[in-house]
Amino acid sequence: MSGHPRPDPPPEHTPRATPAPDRTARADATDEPVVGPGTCDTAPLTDAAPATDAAPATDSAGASAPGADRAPREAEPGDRTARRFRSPKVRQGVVAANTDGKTHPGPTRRLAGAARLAAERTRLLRMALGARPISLTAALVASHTLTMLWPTVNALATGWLAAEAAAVLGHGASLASVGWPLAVLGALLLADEVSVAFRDSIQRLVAGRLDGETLRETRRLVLRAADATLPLTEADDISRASDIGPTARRSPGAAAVGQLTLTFRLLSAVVATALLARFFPVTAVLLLAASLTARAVVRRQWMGLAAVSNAREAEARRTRYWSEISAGRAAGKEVRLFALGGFVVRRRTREALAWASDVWLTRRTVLSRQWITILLALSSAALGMGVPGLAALHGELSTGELVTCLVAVTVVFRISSMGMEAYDITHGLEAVRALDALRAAAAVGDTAQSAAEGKARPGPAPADIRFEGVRFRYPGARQPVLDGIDLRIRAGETLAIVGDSGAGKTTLIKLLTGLYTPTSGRVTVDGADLAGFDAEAWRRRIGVVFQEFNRYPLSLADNVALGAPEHRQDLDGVDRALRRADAADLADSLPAGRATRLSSEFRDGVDLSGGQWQRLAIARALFAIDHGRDLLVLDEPTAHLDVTSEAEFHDRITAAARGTTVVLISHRLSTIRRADRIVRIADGRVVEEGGHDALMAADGGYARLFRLQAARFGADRATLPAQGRGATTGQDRDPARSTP
Ligand SMILES: Nc1ncnc2c1ncn2[C@@H]1O[C@H](COP(=O)(O)OP(=O)(O)OP(=O)(O)O)[C@@H](O)[C@H]1O
Repeated sequence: MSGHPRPDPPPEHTPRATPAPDRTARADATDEPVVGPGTCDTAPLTDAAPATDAAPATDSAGASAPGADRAPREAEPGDRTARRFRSPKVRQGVVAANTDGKTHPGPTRRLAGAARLAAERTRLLRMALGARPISLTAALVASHTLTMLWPTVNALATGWLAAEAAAVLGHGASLASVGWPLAVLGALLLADEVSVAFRDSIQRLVAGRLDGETLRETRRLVLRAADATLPLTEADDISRASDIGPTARRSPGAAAVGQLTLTFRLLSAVVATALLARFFPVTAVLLLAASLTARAVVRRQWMGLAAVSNAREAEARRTRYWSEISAGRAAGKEVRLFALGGFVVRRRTREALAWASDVWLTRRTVLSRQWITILLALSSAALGMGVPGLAALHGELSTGELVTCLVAVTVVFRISSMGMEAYDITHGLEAVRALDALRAAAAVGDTAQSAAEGKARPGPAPADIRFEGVRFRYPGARQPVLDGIDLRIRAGETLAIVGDSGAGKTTLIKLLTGLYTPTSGRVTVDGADLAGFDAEAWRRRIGVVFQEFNRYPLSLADNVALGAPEHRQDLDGVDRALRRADAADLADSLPAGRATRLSSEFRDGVDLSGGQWQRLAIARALFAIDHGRDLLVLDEPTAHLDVTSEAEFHDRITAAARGTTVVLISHRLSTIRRADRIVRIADGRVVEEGGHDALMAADGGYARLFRLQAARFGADRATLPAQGRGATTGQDRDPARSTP
């Protein structure tokens, strides 16, 4: 009667087949001391943390920093959890909590909630019935139909057998008369076994297909979003919509097939009720109503647990993050060398406990209320068994009819238990809803996009780009990073951007490449607003080397060719780009040449040094330029290169990028001094602009910085202003470019 409460899985992925919900968190709880709010160091971890996750500022060692004693977070482990558990109000509220944290919804909200649930359930059903190929779905429906009718046919056959057996025993009828009902029962048993065996495999197939579709769409939405800030603000939804598949707990596919299973279970109970109603109509209806009520109570209790767990997605995500830091290869180096093991484990424990404390609390509350379901079960049993039993005692029911009724009662009764499908539905729906949220967020971008479709595609020639009063503020940040940038980037010029660390140079590049959209002001390309451009068409015009460039676990050739993936087969082009990026030797030195896989995670793979990776990233950008990109963006392109290579870099890139617009960011001013124009940004604005010589002569911030670097690194005195006039600058090539 009490259903099959399945404990909720921990934030880590656990195989669905063997859920071991609290083990991880509980192990942590014993391995590590529970940390109360007084020692909390829950500072935001990554830029992916949603704005609502604001947490007390702390020092890196984990001790509370000033301000750490501000209002505590919603549910810290330790004494706060204990307080919550002691409060009866909260104990009730937790079970009734919705995912949005509201407790005790009013009647209107309840109605709206029920309508939404019904709509979602119908949608799941449609998903299951719409899965392809149709033969698979048809087989699944056939199997469920058999399962639906089976209990009632079984009740009739069992009653028949009982009647024949009674005739044999009571009236000395021939033993052969039980042969037919036994044969029918045997056939039923066989059909059920075969159907169950096939149904399991078919269900897995259908669920797998539906999950695959959800994952594909999630990835497509995340990558397609015109504005790269989307993943930052939707981090939890992405996490929910991606927590899918055989080793994860949220499976829209399992939810859809679960809904199909549940529908047929309900139909099965209705059919059995109809059979019982032939003998006892009122009892049949009452029994069905009591069983459904019991199911609703059990479901509500245990699903509250799922809601609480879902509401703690941020903690679950951060727990995974800390697990990755402690066990992942990349992070492992620093963790070991700085002896951060204890710290990382404590942080992980804290996040896991923040997730788990509410879940544990809810589970205990649910368990303490099982008396309700026990009471309902006893009443249903008394009704279902008592009424036919009494009728048989009074001779109103034959033996066969009594057996038929009792078997029918157990079938109706069984619907009161909450099958595993209820968990599949609830958890899978979290992913479905998260995907909906991502779709809605992407649709906002699409509306702006489609409004401009057709009229705002970038032209074929190098473009004239302007920043017009551009302001940009990161979501959740108080101050704008860029606060009124006015800047022109002329077609074909090399523009260098300099500024202090954190001045907003990379942010400016992200606005230029359309990864972010300005908070106000606009970026124009040949006079047209970039915000109205087809984002993909614009990005196909750009070759870029970011500070944090990607290191793909693919072959060396692919790592270069991904600069223009539509030309992946152009291996001569790959070789050319490698040569120009001074990486041709690298290809020769690798075991399988340019086919070598660049990842030590693979048996046949190798890893490269930071400088070698950077040359590849440069080659990737050069490959992109060779295939039609006419805006080259280089954000700290020489950060990993040695001094000699850095000196060569500019010559190579200038030669390779002739006719291309180049935007170059570098802290090493020797790299950028030969740019056509240099702009310095500070306080969110352009504060200096001009050629190297002009800026040195102006003796402003750029000149001071340049002299400082020259003195510091023993730069050639001849590069200082008096001698520098001979250098090839933008002014030399085109005097008109000396000022914007
Ligand atoms: N995703 C983000 N969310 C919130 N703030 C951000 C994000 N990325 C950058 N910032 C903030 O924006 C400011 C500018 O960052 P940006 O990376 O543009 O600076 P930068 O000039 O390129 O710095 P550096 O020279 O050190 O690379 C910084 O104060 C940074 O903290």
